[in-house]
Amino acid sequence: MVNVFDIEVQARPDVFKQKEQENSVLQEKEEIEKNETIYDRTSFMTTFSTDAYLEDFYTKVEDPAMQMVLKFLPLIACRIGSIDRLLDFGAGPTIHVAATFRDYAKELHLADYLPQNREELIAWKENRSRFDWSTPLKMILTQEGSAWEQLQEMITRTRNKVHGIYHCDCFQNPSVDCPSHLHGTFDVIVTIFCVEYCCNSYEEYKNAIKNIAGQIKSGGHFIMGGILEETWCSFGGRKFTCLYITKEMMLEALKV
Ligand SMILES: C[S@@+](CC[C@H](N)C(=O)[O-])C[C@H]1O[C@@H](n2cnc3c(N)ncnc32)[C@H](O)[C@@H]1O
Repeated sequence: MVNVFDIEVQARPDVFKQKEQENSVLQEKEEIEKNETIYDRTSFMTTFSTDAYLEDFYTKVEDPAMQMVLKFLPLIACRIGSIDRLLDFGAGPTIHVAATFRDYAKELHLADYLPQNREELIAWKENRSRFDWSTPLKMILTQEGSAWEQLQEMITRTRNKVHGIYHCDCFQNPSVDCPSHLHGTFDVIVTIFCVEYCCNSYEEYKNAIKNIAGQIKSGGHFIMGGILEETWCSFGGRKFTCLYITKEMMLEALKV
């Protein structure tokens, strides 16, 4: 039995409704719509641009879904309190989840399917990433009621607590390639904007959630953020498929 927190977010087309007021974003939308190709998981390896993803979602953080995640996560982390071990499953090239839990978890573990994203995570851990995380991290500090002067300390503390960066695959069991003694020992698993991009059917979605949640220790917590009722999303000027999921389908899948 595990506890479940879900972060309900708006479908990404709302991003466009908001951004359409800005000329630069209008241009981007036109570019995307001109490119009718919708990429799926078979081309993830070659089409997912780590730099474009970070640039699009984590420089200014204008996307309402991302803003919502950064708003809710610090509150959820605070409610859960002290834990031994956290895993961000499908972290992509991102460290904001780890940063949110830096003061609560003894160990932070990150996992992603794509080598280019794991390489970025390793670069960040080794302090050689060129990406500037200031904007999202300051948003987290604001939510916590912490001073922005603590930014550098936040980064150092998070970096020091990242114990492992692994390959993961939600279609495998075990779903994460961490040392075997860690399997099933995570007090908290967070997975955000991940499962619905990987799955082509509801059966796959349910199975993926089962495989991910299987790594949580008994009595632990599962925090899942995802896109509801959408069939594609875009970043880096490309469209990617997204499995259409309703809130009811998501809650049903969490019972498996
Ligand atoms: C949209 S990104 C989300 C990244 C990050 N969690 C965030 O909130 O920004 C989706 C992630 O799913 C990962 N992914 C793709 N196929 C996967 C699979 N079979 N198992 C687990 N993760 C997968 C990709 O590598 C990618 O980093």
